[in-house]
Amino acid sequence: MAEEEEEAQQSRLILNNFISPQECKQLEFIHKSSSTVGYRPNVFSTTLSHLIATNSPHFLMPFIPIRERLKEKVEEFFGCQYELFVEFTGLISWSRGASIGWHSDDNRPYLRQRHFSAVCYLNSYGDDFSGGLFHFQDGEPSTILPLRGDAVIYTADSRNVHSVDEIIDGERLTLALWFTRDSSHDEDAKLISLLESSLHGNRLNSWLPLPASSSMYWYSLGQSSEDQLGFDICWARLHVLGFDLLYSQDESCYFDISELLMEPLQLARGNELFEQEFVNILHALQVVQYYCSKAPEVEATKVDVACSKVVLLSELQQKRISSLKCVFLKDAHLAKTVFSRAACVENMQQIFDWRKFAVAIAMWEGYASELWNGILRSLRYWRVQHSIFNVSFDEK
Ligand SMILES: O=C(O)CCC(=O)C(=O)O
Ligand SMILES: [Fe+2]
Repeated sequence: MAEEEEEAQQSRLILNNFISPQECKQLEFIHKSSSTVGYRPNVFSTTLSHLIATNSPHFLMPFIPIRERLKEKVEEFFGCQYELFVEFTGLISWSRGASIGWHSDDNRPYLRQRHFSAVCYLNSYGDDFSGGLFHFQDGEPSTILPLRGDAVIYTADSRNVHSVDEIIDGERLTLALWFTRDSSHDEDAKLISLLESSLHGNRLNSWLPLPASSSMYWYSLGQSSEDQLGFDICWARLHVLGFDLLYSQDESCYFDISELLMEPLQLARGNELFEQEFVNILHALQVVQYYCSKAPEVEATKVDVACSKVVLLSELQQKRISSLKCVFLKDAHLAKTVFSRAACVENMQQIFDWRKFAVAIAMWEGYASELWNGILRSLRYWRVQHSIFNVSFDEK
């Protein structure tokens, strides 16, 4: 084997089925209910600090074991046991038009601390998106087909110049991590301090999400101001799944109409209105994405109580729904092209049942409260160790 090729091979490793299908689904749920516009055009991202800032710190929990396993694997493969810190963890999805040309991951002065990279594929080429193949410029393997559960780890330096082909269709979802030897870039220390202030400030001990500034959710092809044609990401994700939003607050009360997104709302489908109120758009989106991610379990549950929570929309309510839709979904066609290939979309049109949806809400509450208790208990240990790790509470 040529020397260069050997060097390239030791600098990268493909891990098949590194992340279980359940873990992939859980991270997909988190991303689809929390993502903001990303760091480059047509890319959406969910960082751990953003989850904390939007009062969803408990969503860090599913990342912890994966992060830990991945760090151990990177340390073992590159022979640097106990030397590494996680520098960044984030979910990134790439929609139509997104791509990245040849680069190494440490190629900017402010990225020099990145020593190793890990990209985990949470959905699959072919099934969930087209385009988006990963290529290394030199050595083998030269092309990677992103498949759900697989991960690729590589040194972040010029031995691993790589690129991602343009996404043609669908939403390509990854979990990306960078590792460093430099403790001053340890993500854990920053996250622990953010968690402390967020959980300390949360007097109601509530796990209901709080949206960030509306500009963080505004998608437009030009990626700039809110006046441009585009859409609110949360609104669009609900729209492609067939939901409409009804706000009881009169929009004329607002100087800046985007403040409405912080207000309570109800969900509707066709001419039906679900009576339960959600505290804000993120709350509604979380519940809907949870329903999607748990569709098989929810479908299997028996509901024999008649659903009294649904009423018919009045004409006035229908008008209000349409007029707000024009504000937050200025380009509904674009929203469909960006998000409508989600696995759940077709299913939802055929089999939607509000009674099952009500079951999903109860399941979501149980899920969220369990994660919330988990983060409260874990934080005590993380604080002492100055490190985020999987605390096992099994043995009492
Ligand atoms: O998503 C991928 O396959 C790689 C992404 C990448 O190269 C980067 O974000 O630097
Ligand atoms: Fe990269």
